[in-house]
Amino acid sequence: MDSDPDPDPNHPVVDPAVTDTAADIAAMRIRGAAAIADAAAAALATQAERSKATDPAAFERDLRAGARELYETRPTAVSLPNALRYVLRGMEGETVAALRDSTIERADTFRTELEQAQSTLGEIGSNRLRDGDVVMTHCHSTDALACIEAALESGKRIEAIVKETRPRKQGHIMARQLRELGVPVTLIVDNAARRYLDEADHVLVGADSIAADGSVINKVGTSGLAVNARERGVPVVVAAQTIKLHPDTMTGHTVAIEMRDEREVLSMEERTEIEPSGETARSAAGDGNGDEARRQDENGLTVENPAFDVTPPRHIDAIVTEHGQFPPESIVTLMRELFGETTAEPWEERR
Ligand SMILES: O=C(COP(=O)(O)O)[C@H](O)[C@H](O)COP(=O)(O)O
Repeated sequence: MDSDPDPDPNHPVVDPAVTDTAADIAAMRIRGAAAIADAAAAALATQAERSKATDPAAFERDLRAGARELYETRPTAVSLPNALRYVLRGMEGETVAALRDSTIERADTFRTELEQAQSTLGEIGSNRLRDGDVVMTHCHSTDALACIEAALESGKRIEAIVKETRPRKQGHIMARQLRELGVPVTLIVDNAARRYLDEADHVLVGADSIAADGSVINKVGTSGLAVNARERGVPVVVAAQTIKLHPDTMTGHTVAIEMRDEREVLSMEERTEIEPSGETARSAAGDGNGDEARRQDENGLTVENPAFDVTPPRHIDAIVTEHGQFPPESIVTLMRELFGETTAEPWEERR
């Protein structure tokens, strides 16, 4: 049997646990902006713990490579690069042991603060909810749930109208977790939202990214819901820890919207029913915008499956963070305070 070739000493080694976490995020076995950030920080801690690097430069190279692998999984939730940036910035020391300890400690701090931020945010958000209020939700958001949970803990009765959230039905996860809290839930299909807004006192959603102008990027369907809610006079509240603030947007960058596989919307079988003579199914996933698939399929059947959309600040009443609640237009001030003006990717920095 051939023996393994000597590993290239300049080639970074990514721990299989990091690769597994990256695969779980890409396949949405780990999903939701807060959970993704938490899992990414935990993966970097594991990478630090298990790295076999014998010199500091190799250790840093391994960590950066792991971070890059995690970063490339899903493009929209900024909590992911924010988490990676935070952990890598805490990687300090002149020896492998010191680098290892500081990275693990930084990842632990990040995870603890993430949990703390969510509970503080929940307290703040719960103050908006009154006894007997009905909340309409979209997708599954742990930040939104934290507000409801804190309201329940303070003795308020809350009911929920939960949008199913096609195509992946994250509304079912929301409904299950609300029921675990004892909240009466009415589950509706997405198309029924406008009708049921008459019975809602608040729309309460989470966020994957918040841009400097106060736009909220969240599960596709949020923007339509917000427009309808505004028309009906139902306040729209976004529950989002500051890890969801997108610092790059301060310098005019826009947030990439993930385009997912068409089979989440239409099975191969359904495609054939629509177009029996048809082209083979094409996937818009992977290239970030699906342009290639669109062009190739110009005369055939195209399925678009954006995972997120952008709600402009004028349709949002408040963004609730662990630092208080803000009108969306003023969120840039908080963003500057927390992130400064620099947004370089940590794995591009040379120390
Ligand atoms: O849009 C989604 C999840 O989308 P997906 O299911 O595609 O990951 C959630 O509303 C935000 O991530 C906020 O979640 P949380 O408040 O838990 O961070």
